[in-house]
Amino acid sequence: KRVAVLISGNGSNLQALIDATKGSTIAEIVLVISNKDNVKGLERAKLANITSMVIDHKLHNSRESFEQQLDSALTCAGVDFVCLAGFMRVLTGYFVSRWRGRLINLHPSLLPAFKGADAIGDALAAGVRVTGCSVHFVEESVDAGVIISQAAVPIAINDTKETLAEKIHTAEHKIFPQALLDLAAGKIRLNQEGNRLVT
Ligand SMILES: Nc1nc2ccc(CNc3ccc(C(=O)NCCCC(=O)O)cc3)cc2c(=O)[nH]1
Ligand SMILES: N[C@@H]1O[C@H](COP(=O)(O)O)[C@@H](O)[C@H]1O
Repeated sequence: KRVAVLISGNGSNLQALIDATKGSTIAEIVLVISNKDNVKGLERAKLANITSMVIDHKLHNSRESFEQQLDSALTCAGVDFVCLAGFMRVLTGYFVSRWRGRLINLHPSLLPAFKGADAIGDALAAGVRVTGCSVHFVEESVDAGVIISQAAVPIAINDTKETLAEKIHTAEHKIFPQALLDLAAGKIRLNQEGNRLVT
């Protein structure tokens, strides 16, 4: 299956996906799209000889126009599945309706807890003893799609945002590739109503 990865920054999860699909006959990353230029994730794609491109949302007058360009690049590349890996633009129903069931995201908390843009900081501030990360199908409502897999990460008493983020990233780099391979292999899928995981 042909896979695209959308990024906005460092791309450590992109790197994990690249490493996990190297030599795989199940899934092949054929395209990396960033909404920001000069980010480390684009260097990672180039090093892996994966086609990459920048689609700058600031050059578009509307979210829909930006998403039309995204959709057309993905469709032209014959992409089957799309992974959001640190992609920080909220997608509208225009894009989600076209890619529902083929579009997954990785979030650094045990959803439904700690949705939003600072999940790691929010978990620390809340004083919970366990957090983690979640892979989910993308729905219009942010961080609210059907959950595919999760990993728990204990919060140590002396954990800082940096040390906790490091532990969460380690867990992310395990569950995201596994979820993608299961999806690409047809081991899991979203049901027709878009509200249940079918294995
Ligand atoms: N519709 C849909 N789209 C998404 C786009 C990105 C992510 C990644 N996680 C994200 C979670 C939250 C945000 C966020 O609130 N950013 C500040 C506003 C940025 C903006 O104006 O766009 C971004 C990405 C998840 C989703 C999702 O669950 N559903
Ligand atoms: N969506 C969140 O953004 C971060 C991206 O990190 P990277 O993959 O760019 O290193 C990860 O923590 C991911 O869960």
